[in-house]
Amino acid sequence: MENFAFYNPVKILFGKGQIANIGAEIPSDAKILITYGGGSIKSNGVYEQVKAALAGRNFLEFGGIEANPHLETLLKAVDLIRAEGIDFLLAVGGGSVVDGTKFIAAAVPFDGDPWDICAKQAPVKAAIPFGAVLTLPATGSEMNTASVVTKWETQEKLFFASPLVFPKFSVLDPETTYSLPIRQVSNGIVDAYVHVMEQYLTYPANAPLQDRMAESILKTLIEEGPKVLADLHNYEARANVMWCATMALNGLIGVGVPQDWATHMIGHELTALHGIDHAQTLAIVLPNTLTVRRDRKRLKLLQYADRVWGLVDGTEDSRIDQAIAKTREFFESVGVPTHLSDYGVGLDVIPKIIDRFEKRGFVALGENQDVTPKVVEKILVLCA
Ligand SMILES: NC(=O)c1ccc[n+]([C@@H]2O[C@H](COP(=O)([O-])OP(=O)(O)OC[C@H]3O[C@@H](n4cnc5c(N)ncnc54)[C@H](O)[C@@H]3O)[C@@H](O)[C@H]2O)c1
Repeated sequence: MENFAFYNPVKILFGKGQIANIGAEIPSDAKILITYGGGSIKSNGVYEQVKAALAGRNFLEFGGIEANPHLETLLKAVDLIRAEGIDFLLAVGGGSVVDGTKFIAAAVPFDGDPWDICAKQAPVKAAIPFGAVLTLPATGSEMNTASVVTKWETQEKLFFASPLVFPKFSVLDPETTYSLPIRQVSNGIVDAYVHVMEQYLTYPANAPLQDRMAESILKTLIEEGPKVLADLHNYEARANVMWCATMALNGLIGVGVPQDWATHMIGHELTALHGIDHAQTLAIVLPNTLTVRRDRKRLKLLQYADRVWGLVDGTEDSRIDQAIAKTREFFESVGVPTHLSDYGVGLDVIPKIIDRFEKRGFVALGENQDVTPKVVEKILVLCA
């Protein structure tokens, strides 16, 4: 196992009715800005619960944060916060609202062009404190330091991470997810699954505990995901998927082990260029990342085949083939298509992505830093 430091201070309030308890988590004299997205919180009762929990408190609202939050919108919130002297943010929504709020929190005290936080990885030295009420289990953003922001003007989707943007608390009430469109439920299952794979499906690092935690999350998603889709008001299944998504990317399973993330980096370009949902891009790319990099990932692919899919018969190569096929089938079975053609995108996207990577000076991705632009090309050709 590699050395590591693990720190995660996010307080989780899990379960039905927990929104009522947020008042106690926010300083009583805070001037609060509630941030949210397209307005689903106003039709599913979440907004009313938040307002009731903050009764008598000093708060303003900022709505309209898009899926794949746009820099241009977030900067409007930054102006509002500076003008109004806001000192606490409350993100109410999915990963995009939470990510966007993290960016806003870091941008308000930032000296210079806030886009540099993502584009130049400029250090974040301060951030406004914030909490989250999560309405879409998928990203893990509610319990991690990462944020992904899209600059609409240039169609760039870039990330930053800082311990200063850990939420102070996050509410995970599975009932808030009942109103999700099925596509987003499916996306959430796949997103959480691929987050685990990015941290697990690399090479052995003598970290059996992390491996077994990762395998447990994968198996739980395989069992519970379809239950949610079969009965959209199955509270227990919703709760299990929600907790899986948080545990998939709160840092715990990734400590002391190599991590990949090539699938995510390629996927971000597909979203930026073609607007394909984040999880859909992962479903397209991951099976092919595993295929192209099967030699470097061989030992973990065999472990994954055995422990997650129960594949123990046949040659090593056939078990690996089957494990990759099972992964693809699982994504398809929960309703997320796995080919670029399913989204009307052709292979002409490949040179654009390679060109972007090269212009950004990226040399190689992946746990061995050997996913060069040439390897990315091989992966994308298989995505057709
Ligand atoms: N910070 C991280 O660690 C991390 C990890 C993975 C992905 N991301 C990023 O997160 C973003 C995706 O977030 P997401 O998958 O949570 O989706 P999202 O937040 O973009 O939401 C998707 C859609 O669902 C709607 N929605 C959300 N909750 C709802 C509810 N309860 N009822 C009805 N509609 C609802 C939203 O309004 C939106 O239209 C992407 O930009 C992705 O790159 C971040």
